[in-house]
Amino acid sequence: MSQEPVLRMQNLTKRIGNKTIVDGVSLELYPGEVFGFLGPNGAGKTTTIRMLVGLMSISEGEVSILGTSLKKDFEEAVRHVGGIVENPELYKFLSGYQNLLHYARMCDNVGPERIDEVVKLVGLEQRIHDKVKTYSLGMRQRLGLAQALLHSPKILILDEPTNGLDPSGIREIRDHLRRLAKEEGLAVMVSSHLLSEMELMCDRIGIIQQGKLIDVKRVEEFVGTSDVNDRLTTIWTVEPLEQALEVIRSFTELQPESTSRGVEITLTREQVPKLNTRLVEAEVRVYAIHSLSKTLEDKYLEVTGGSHIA
Ligand SMILES: Nc1ncnc2c1ncn2[C@@H]1O[C@H](COP(=O)(O)OP(=O)(O)OP(=O)(O)O)[C@@H](O)[C@H]1O
Repeated sequence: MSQEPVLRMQNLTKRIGNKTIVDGVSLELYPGEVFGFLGPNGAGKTTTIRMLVGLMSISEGEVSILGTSLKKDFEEAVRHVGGIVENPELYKFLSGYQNLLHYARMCDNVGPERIDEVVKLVGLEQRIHDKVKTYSLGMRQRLGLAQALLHSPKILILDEPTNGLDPSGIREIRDHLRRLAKEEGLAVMVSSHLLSEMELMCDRIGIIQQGKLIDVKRVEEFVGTSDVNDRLTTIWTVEPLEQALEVIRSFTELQPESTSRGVEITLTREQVPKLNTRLVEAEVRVYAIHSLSKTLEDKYLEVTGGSHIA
């Protein structure tokens, strides 16, 4: 990437007693990207994030935010960071707006216009004057997000932002985070162990295990197959079925499996159009061919050697 990173970690390390909890993590985050920090329980995600937002001291290494070292000029560096690390502290008997007003007083130069702006950014216009106790968990998370955005940070760091949300709440947060990155140019870092979530939300993913960052890739590199010799699981919607199975058996030694979704067969990429031609020549009607790419979960288990996901 050609842009300057918003956040740079170099050899970030945390030791507590004789235990190394975060072990030499180096990583850069760029404007406009959603970065997923993925790892099993106890891998060191929260500890890393706590160091990044200044809730915990750094044992070794450097963190700089927009070029300012967190160690050397903490105030200036964290000015650009918005974070939700624990559950957002909200006053439930006040309205969403009153909560934001309260936090705005603690920031420099945050006036009513900025409050209106962040309310819009998280889509809470309709309910902002209702009491927080009437909000769904998803709306509370969005209010927490609005609070974290008040001082116009350049980077948002969120620890497990979708934890405890139902599918529609997860979707709301995901859509808002993606919009903040794409439209407002924020760098967004989220930690999670919800793999399917990360796949939909993030541009890049870093896997952390036992305190070490063991892999960083773009999501499509994690899930995609590109080599013609890569094997794909393909699902064929074909009629008539018996005739199709006969053609497939004569084409490959691997046994096709007839499932409710269609005929499932593992092929190399190159074989897919060839089999299609054979089927069409045999006057089998081919309605659809789907390929099931490896899920992020498969890849994750491959990379971590089968470490369990929470
Ligand atoms: N203050 C502390 N003192 C001693 N050990 C700690 C402390 N804080 C965290 N740890 C240990 O460090 C390891 C990493 O914890 P951390 O909370 O960063 O993991 P995590 O990746 O966020 O896990 P989870 O998904 O469970 O939240 C764990 O083994 C934890 O027990």
